[in-house]
Amino acid sequence: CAKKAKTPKDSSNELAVCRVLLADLEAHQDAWPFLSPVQHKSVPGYRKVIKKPMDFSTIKEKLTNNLYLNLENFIVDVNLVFDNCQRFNEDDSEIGRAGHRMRRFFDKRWTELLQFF
Ligand SMILES: Cc1nnc(-c2cnn(C)c2N)n1CCCn1ccnc1
Repeated sequence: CAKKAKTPKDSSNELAVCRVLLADLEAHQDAWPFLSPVQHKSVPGYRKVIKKPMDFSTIKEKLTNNLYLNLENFIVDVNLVFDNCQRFNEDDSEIGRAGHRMRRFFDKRWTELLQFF
């Protein structure tokens, strides 16, 4: 069927979903490693290994400054947080396990919310 043209209302709805999703991520008990940027100056190797650092506070900043044009761009940055975590941390580590739990939570949450759009 013909693809529905995206209206400004659609994108403002999508951005509202992004704000809800981000608030849910920040409120999660396993969010602590991801709330602010990794202090790469005090984490040997981080800047070398992780080319595109990302964290929830940076995502919030981008959302506030309208740098996400749609839900997809937002989801790409959230997944970057979890991919960076998996790359730099063992699965069997405190931070590694938190990353897996947060990714599972996020995937469940945005698919739940998607049914409303
Ligand atoms: C996110 C994330 N991925 N790796 C780290 C990290 C920071 N230091 N070390 C040795 C890591 N593997 N992080 C940031 C975790 C931020 N944190 C650590 C303790 N409280 C917050």
